[in-house]
Amino acid sequence: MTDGVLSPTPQEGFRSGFACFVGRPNAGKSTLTNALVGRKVAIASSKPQTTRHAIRGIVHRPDAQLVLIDTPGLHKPRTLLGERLNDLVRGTWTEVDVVGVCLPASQKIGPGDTYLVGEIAALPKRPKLVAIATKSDLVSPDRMAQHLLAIAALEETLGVSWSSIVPVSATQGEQLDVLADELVALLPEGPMLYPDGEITDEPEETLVAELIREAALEGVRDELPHSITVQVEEMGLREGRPENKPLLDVYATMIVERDSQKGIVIGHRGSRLREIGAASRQQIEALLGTPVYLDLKVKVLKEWQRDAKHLNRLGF
Ligand SMILES: Nc1nc2c(ncn2[C@@H]2O[C@H](COP(=O)(O)OP(=O)(O)OP(=O)(O)O)[C@@H](O)[C@H]2O)c(=O)[nH]1
Repeated sequence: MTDGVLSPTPQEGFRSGFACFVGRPNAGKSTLTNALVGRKVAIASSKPQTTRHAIRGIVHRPDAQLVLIDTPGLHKPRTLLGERLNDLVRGTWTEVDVVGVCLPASQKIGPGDTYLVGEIAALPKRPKLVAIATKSDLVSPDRMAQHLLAIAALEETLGVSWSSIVPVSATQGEQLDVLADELVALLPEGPMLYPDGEITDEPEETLVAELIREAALEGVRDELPHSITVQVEEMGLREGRPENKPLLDVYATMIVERDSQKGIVIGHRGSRLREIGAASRQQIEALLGTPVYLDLKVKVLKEWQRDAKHLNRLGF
């Protein structure tokens, strides 16, 4: 198969379809998506609820194409943004072929997990379910055995049925193949959905905005993550450059809710802003393979998370 060309008649037995990972915040969904796809497409961070878009990663195999949709964690909505995120998650569950429920081995199954699995059990059109015991590298075999039993017990208490239960470590690359096999086995037979080699159908602007947001979240106080969003205003190759020395201009704005947050993001004499710029520029260059000129601004949009007009404009 050639790069970028859809095969009109895939081999017999070829499978294709959609899967998404769900789980409480910080369960390891984004990291798992990236590990399976083999490149950074969804942002992962140590702070909960950093994923906002249903970013897709695509796993290409000789026998299958698995399209992964990364959803935000389901949580008690406190703002209009929160409600919209929850709707997005539930909507995704009914559209995919398989849902992988991520249950981190490093934590006991708790009310957050049972709430989530209960919500899936209550869906009228229930997807096939695979339970994934994430972060297996963090626990002993004994603890893992306990965890797997607790996961199996959810079948009875919550009325779900696992197609399989798979322990994985996304960071150590353990059992990723096994998980991919299990997910692929649950897809219907069908043609390739995306050209070979494509890893995501998110526009580059969205990926760039996510990388900047990720850099902005590094080492800031806990209340800030929910308040930052990034917009790429303009992006394009600079004209008049020699062909072997391209430069990509990126004009982006970080949007926060309050003046005090603007101060945090900018830092003492602009030091934080410079750090964010340098870190995200490096990531964008790695993603797109071109040197980048990044113009990064900060803007306050008061209470944007609660304002329907702002949310619509920002694409939520
Ligand atoms: N040790 C270990 N850490 C992991 C593993 N997978 C993820 N993590 C860490 O767990 C944290 C959360 O991972 P994410 O992938 O961002 O989790 P998420 O479920 O996408 O989080 P939200 O976007 O908040 O819903 C990060 O610090 C990851 O590095 C793993 O297999 N092993």
